[in-house]
Amino acid sequence: MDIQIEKLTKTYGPQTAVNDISFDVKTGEVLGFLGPNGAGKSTTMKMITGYIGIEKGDIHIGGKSVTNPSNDLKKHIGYLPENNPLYLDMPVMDYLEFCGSLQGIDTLNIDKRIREMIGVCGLNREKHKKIGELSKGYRQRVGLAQAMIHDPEILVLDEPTTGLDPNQIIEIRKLIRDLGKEKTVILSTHILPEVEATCDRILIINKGKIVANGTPETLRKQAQGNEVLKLRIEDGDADLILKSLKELNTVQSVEYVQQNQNLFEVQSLAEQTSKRHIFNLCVQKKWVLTELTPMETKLEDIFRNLTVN
Ligand SMILES: Nc1ncnc2c1ncn2[C@@H]1O[C@H](COP(=O)(O)OP(=O)(O)OP(=O)(O)O)[C@@H](O)[C@H]1O
Repeated sequence: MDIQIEKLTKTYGPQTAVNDISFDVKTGEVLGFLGPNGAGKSTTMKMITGYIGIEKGDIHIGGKSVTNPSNDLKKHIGYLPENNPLYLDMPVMDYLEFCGSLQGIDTLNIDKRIREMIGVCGLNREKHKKIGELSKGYRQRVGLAQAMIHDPEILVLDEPTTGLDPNQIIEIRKLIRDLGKEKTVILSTHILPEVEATCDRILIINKGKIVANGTPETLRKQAQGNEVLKLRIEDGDADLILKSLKELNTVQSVEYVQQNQNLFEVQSLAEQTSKRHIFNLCVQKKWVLTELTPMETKLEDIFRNLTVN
């Protein structure tokens, strides 16, 4: 089920939390929603899931507007809210049964779905405990299980891996990736490697506005600008190598990374690559090129550039 967000706006008193944003999410896509604290991620997710009303703009899910109550779209959506509200006095199994029945799962299937979710979310050892007795990570797993219990076509997950241990993080990321092959998934996170590991596309929001929208590679390319290469060239005098690299007609600048290690950083001119020229230079001078690494812009740097102001 595709989601289309059109000119969505939400204000709280004088503050505009979400400011005229538009984007699409397609079936079979995992969209990573990034942004600093207070950027408007949770507010957007709450509007998509119908948890809060829309003030301006519209959201279409499978072509139908969420503003029309007769469309009854909530059954297609699984939602893990940011603070993962749970009934602490209920045992895990009872809670999942309750959530399943609220979602309209029939009694024949409910036990099967609960067993599946207990397995998928690693809750087997804790399934008879009251939720209030569970550790933070296990509560998060219960929140994920309730979001998925009715096998929804759309999953909206607000910081799904918060509080999970490293093993479970890897399992949940894999699960999200697998689910994302068939479903529509939107997840918010502050963990940037998580976005790279899980998401097909990244949306960065800052102060209620979208400031970036694309695959990690596209965002890198946009931020990267000129080619930057890290080189180690051995069997030659460092100063002579530096001078010769500077003379290449594709090179804009050359700096030492570590002079005594013959390590250099070469920046090429716009739209140019220097790899072949560097290789040929080394052959001609009988120097040995032992390292040539393209330097990629880190997602952290892209995020900081777009959101620090
Ligand atoms: N119920 C509310 N009443 C007043 N202001 C609110 C309310 N909910 C959110 N806000 C404000 O709207 C802005 C966006 O909040 P939101 O929770 O959407 O941000 P977020 O991107 O999810 O942040 P975080 O990463 O910290 O969870 C914030 O400045 C917040 O204080």
